[in-house]
Amino acid sequence: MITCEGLVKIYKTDEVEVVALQGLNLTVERGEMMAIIGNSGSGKSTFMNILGGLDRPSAGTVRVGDWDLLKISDEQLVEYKRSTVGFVWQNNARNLLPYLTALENVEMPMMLGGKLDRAYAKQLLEWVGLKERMNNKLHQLSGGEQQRVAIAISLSNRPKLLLADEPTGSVDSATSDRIMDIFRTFNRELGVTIVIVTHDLELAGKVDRVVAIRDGLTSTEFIKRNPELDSAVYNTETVGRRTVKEEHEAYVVIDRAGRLQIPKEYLETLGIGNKASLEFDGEKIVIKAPKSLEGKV
Ligand SMILES: Nc1ncnc2c1ncn2[C@@H]1O[C@H](COP(=O)(O)OP(=O)(O)OP(=O)(O)O)[C@@H](O)[C@H]1O
Repeated sequence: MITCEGLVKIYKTDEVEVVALQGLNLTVERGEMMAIIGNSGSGKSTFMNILGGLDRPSAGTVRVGDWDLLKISDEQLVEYKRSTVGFVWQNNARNLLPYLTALENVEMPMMLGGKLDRAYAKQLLEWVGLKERMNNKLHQLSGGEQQRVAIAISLSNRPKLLLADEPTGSVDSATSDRIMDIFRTFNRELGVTIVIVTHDLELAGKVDRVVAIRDGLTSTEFIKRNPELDSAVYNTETVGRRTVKEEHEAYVVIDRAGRLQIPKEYLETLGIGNKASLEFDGEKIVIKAPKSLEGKV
């Protein structure tokens, strides 16, 4: 569904250039539900904005389905945003129309797209747990319920890719679990590919794969140990919330040129600067401080 190779994004402001993405590589399969984590400033939102067609890449390859987002024209970009991607942002509910019902709010983008499908609109509201409230006006719903209407709207035009940037940023843990379960329902029922940006490692335990971005590059991947196991089953009072570390296996990402990112704390502990000694014993590769430094750290 998504292929990125050597994706670069440079922001130019007056005299300063900021390299937000430094050659990011990432592939997301059709029907996958995955998360992106990373520190503030690591380039997560930049990446999501590029995938969503809100920002243009500077160089590299980025393909979503049949679309090449580096070469796409402005007219095609409008069509791409309308037909291929759906968005869930933290404050999505702000864009809803308060004097319309929940159902009318979900139907509105369908009407604008010329494809009203009431049965599907009702189905979406049922999936987000608002079956009984769909004929209530927006102002009669709580903030959390309004947010769920906004989540239903994100799929109203049947996008193939759903992008969620910190969708659970300002809610309590029970609500964020619920939102993740809604995403899982969408994913299972509609086969929609879902990419979620989050700071919350516990939430990341609810997805199949987590990719960590550091300094505008993918650094580590966590892949679910048992993808058949729906993590929702763990979400009970007795077992509690499981974390990405318990449920996923960690892998370091190696790019096509064979480069990998080694965590800074490992390098500091071993006193490795810009050179290391590399040994291959036929089974494993050992990275050590340069021979001249051995024993000095
Ligand atoms: N429009 C812009 N103009 C200039 N620099 C920008 C712009 N947008 C982002 N940047 C810079 O690009 C880098 C990556 O920012 P980005 O917002 O993608 O990070 P992030 O990982 O989403 O951070 P956060 O978790 O804090 O939202 C940062 O150094 C940021 O200052």
